[in-house]
Amino acid sequence: KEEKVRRTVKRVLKCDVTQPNPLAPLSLPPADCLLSALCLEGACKDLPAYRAALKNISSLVKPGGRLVLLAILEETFYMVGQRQFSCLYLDRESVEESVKEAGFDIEWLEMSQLCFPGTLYDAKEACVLVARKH
Ligand SMILES: C[S@@+](CC[C@H](N)C(=O)[O-])C[C@H]1O[C@@H](n2cnc3c(N)ncnc32)[C@H](O)[C@@H]1O
Repeated sequence: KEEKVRRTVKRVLKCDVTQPNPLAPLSLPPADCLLSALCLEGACKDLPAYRAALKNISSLVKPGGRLVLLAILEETFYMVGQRQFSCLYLDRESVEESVKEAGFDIEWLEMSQLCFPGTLYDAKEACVLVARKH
């Protein structure tokens, strides 16, 4: 599986979702599909920043293209080794509204309960959605 991923990935680019063009100074043709997993809630300090980040990454997707978003809900921190990172506390409604406001129609959404030990993170749920840009 790892071999297949390595063969498929053509380039690795720097990305900053807080910037209007997250790939600046590069400018790429808009994509058919954008996957964001466990990123925005770590990168954004508050809900306005989260909304802005979704608009920023929306600019990378072509009209009719899809966003696949994995968001962690009700989390304030997560651990990587001994380091603790803060996380924006989100609820499902805020995620859905922000995705719609960024120009997407949500086509599919699934919630799942998280039950890992509370010392690694304090999230309650995860939300995975597929949305189409209009
Ligand atoms: C919890 S990790 C998730 C990593 C990976 N997406 C995964 O699912 O395993 C959060 C990631 O967000 C990235 N990140 C933090 N601030 C960012 C920003 N402003 N723009 C883009 N990515 C950012 C971090 O570098 C880190 O890789």
